[in-house]
Amino acid sequence: MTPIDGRAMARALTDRIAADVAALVGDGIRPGLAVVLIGNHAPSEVYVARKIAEAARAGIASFEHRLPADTDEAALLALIARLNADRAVHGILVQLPLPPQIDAARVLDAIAPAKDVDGFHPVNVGRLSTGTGGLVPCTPLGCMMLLDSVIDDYRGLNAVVIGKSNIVGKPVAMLLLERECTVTVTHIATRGLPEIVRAADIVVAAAGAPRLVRGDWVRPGSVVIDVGITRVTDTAGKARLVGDTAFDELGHARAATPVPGGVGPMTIACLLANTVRAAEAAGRG
Ligand SMILES: Nc1nc(=O)c2c([nH]1)NC[C@@H]1CN(c3ccc(C(=O)N[C@@H](CCC(=O)O)C(=O)O)cc3)C=[N+]21
Repeated sequence: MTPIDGRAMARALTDRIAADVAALVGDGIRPGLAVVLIGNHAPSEVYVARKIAEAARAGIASFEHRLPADTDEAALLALIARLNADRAVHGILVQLPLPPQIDAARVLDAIAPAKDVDGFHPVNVGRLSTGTGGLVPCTPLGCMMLLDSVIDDYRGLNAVVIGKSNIVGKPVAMLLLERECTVTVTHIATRGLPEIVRAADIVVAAAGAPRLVRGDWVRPGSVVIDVGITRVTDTAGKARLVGDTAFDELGHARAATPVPGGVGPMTIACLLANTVRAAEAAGRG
């Protein structure tokens, strides 16, 4: 089995993005990313800090907006309206999850589709499902780049997606369908999941269930992408990240991504890529 090194791929992609940013800056456009974080959800703090650090490495300006946990929806919508109108801001990311008093769907609807670097606005979702461009969600985009590093021809391959979320399962299924894979989307109510996974050439595990996919679910020669990240404390009291697959049992797979060091770093690199795309599109007017 070849481990797919998401950290190295993300570093290479970020270097290419930095070159694109330098060219844009030469044309008088500094790509800008606004990151909105509400409350103090610990993992969100970690992710947002990483996004801002990586943006800086690529030369992208970032604008961090931190709002208290009890912020109401109207205040958040007002901030989004300001960011939509701000010419220095090409990308807007509202970190999820949002506190319960805020309706996430209404917030995502309010982001200008051209600045929706998460690809969660219904216009971008529609564009993805019709194959007519638009901004594509970062984690699914990262999954496809990781797959592209080992697969040339997707036509007719069986792809099994585990998880039907709007942020990973559904969009990654659309991207695999676009490549003419035979796509099966499975979820919590799916019966006979191990058998379904055993028929897969490509497995994308995005269920958020630690070590759900065991070695004997995976057929020899398949490619496994692990999107799950669960924080666990081991018997020695040490915090660790666990994916949705038992990576140590995947020796017979063709290739697989580890957690950490797989999809996570690519998600951030793709956020930067989307921000540069948005800035280029805005520059063309
Ligand atoms: N609006 C929005 N857009 C997102 O894209 C979004 C979000 N909300 N909410 C949360 C999820 C999660 N997510 C991750 C990004 C990077 C890593 C990452 O870099 N992971 C490292 C390890 C990180 C660590 O050490 O904790 C790795 O897998 O190697 C993980 C998870 C983006 N998300």
